Amino acid sequence: MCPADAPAIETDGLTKRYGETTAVSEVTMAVERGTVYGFLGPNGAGKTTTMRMLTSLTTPTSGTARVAGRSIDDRESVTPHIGYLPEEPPVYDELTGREQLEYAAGLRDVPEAEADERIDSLLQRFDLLDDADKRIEDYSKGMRQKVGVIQAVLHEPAVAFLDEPTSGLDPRAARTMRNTIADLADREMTIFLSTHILPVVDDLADRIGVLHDGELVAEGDPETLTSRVETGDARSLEDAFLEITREPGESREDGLAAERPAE
Ligand SMILES: Nc1ncnc2c1ncn2[C@@H]1O[C@H](COP(=O)(O)OP(=O)(O)OP(=O)(O)O)[C@@H](O)[C@H]1O
Repeated sequence: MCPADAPAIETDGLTKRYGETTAVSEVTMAVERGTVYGFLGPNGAGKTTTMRMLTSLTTPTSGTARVAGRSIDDRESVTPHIGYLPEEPPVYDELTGREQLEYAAGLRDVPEAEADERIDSLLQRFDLLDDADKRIEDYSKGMRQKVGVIQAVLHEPAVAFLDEPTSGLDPRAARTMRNTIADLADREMTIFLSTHILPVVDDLADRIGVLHDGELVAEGDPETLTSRVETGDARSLEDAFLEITREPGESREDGLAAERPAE
């Protein structure tokens, strides 16, 4: 668990460069415990790179970060306290859903009886119990996604990093996912939620950070961010996002280039 007074996530000047490309530039942020932090940004903004640094999967070029009170440089110390759902859920096709989850619980030292109970309860919640003993190679994209999410939170980490958790889910499953995220946050888990589906963030996030070209260009609660834009009656998080991440020369209305080159 986190030391009592430490934020769940704190970064200072976190930077990652790949050759000439600066994927993440001087990101400084703090995420309070038990909150949902919506992490937004256009394609290529640096969200995945940031999450890979915070989960100790890649090392920063410069800057520091602590997650659950531990330095991300100390992979062994930080890993037990975090869960990560990357864009492609890391699952083994040859295992059944249940075997995959038992394997994940074993890696995280969850006692067997406790693991079995949690696995059953989460499989049931995500309507996957009837398919739990089929091999993952026969699962749909949404079913794989459900297994990926369950394994990210099964060991009840202090901080869960979820990259597009509703990807591939049907509307009912997407709602279950939203309710599950809210329940986990109620139980003091911190959720770092990256998604392009803005209503999900609007619905769940206590605070939002917007990354653009690797820089954290805006932060605030959904209401504050939304009220930053003056676009008449129809103010929404989407309006705010488009405004904050607007490139020079883009029109306000649709995010498309205002002046197109002659055909
Ligand atoms: N391993 C890598 N080697 C070189 N460049 C990389 C690497 N990983 C990411 N980048 C570059 O870093 C930048 C940020 O990429 P990143 O995947 O973090 O963005 P993202 O915000 O997650 O995008 P998306 O919303 O499309 O998933 C991009 O310019 C990308 O090309």
